[in-house]
Amino acid sequence: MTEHLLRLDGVGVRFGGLKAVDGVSLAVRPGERRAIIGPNGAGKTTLFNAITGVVRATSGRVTVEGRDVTRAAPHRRAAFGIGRTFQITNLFPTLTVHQNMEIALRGLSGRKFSFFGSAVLSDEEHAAAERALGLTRLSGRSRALVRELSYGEQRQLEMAMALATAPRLLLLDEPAAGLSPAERVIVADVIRSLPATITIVLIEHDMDLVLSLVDWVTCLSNGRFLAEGAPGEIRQNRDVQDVYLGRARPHA
Ligand SMILES: Nc1ncnc2c1ncn2[C@@H]1O[C@H](COP(=O)(O)OP(=O)(O)OP(=O)(O)O)[C@@H](O)[C@H]1O
Repeated sequence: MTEHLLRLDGVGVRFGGLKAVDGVSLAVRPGERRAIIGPNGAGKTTLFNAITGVVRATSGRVTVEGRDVTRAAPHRRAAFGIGRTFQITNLFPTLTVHQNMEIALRGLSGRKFSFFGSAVLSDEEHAAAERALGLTRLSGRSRALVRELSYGEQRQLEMAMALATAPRLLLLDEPAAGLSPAERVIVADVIRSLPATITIVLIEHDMDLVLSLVDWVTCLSNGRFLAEGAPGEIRQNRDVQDVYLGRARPHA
């Protein structure tokens, strides 16, 4: 068994002349809850994209359960057990919760789905959908249209869709962004109660939420690794405080 579920070694992503991610290394243990924080434009989402294959790392190596996935296509990485949610909701609003789960399980696009009408799930897939809806507290909402769900429930459904294929690594991009305080509590509870067999890496700006959810925090700034530590340590870290407040400290 590999010691790390996810390992990044010197990962870089360039967009033309811009180094959006610049030589980032980190290692996440199985079952760990890890936050990636950093100010706007720090490279957090691009790092997620390099892990899931939405963009290719232009340097370095991405390893999941000891397997080098740096050049693998996104669907191959999903098959290797990587699931994710996006910062912007990625749901089909005119379809039901159940139909969205069918799309997630069958890897269909919304267009293909409407063409084929329905993707009739096997008993096993149906059970997987029900399990994922249960984990995200949406049991009983299968027949609801997505556009009738609250925004918080929509974020829960995104998590259910990412969980449907039983990922071992779950990447959550700002799961609580735009939620009311009450909705945040539910989403935080859902994340907290996910089984330890799922390793979670999340991007989140809300430090109070981060503090209550994760074991370890990695802070990026300008695409580079800035600091790493337990949530309490990161909160006290002067470099982290400085980049969040936009202060540049003179070097000693
Ligand atoms: N497809 C792209 N093409 C060109 N530049 C990009 C692309 N995607 C991201 N960038 C740039 O890369 C840098 C890092 O962006 P990224 O979205 O990864 O940061 P972030 O830390 O997730 O920010 P935020 O907290 O605002 O979501 C930014 O300067 C952004 O403008």
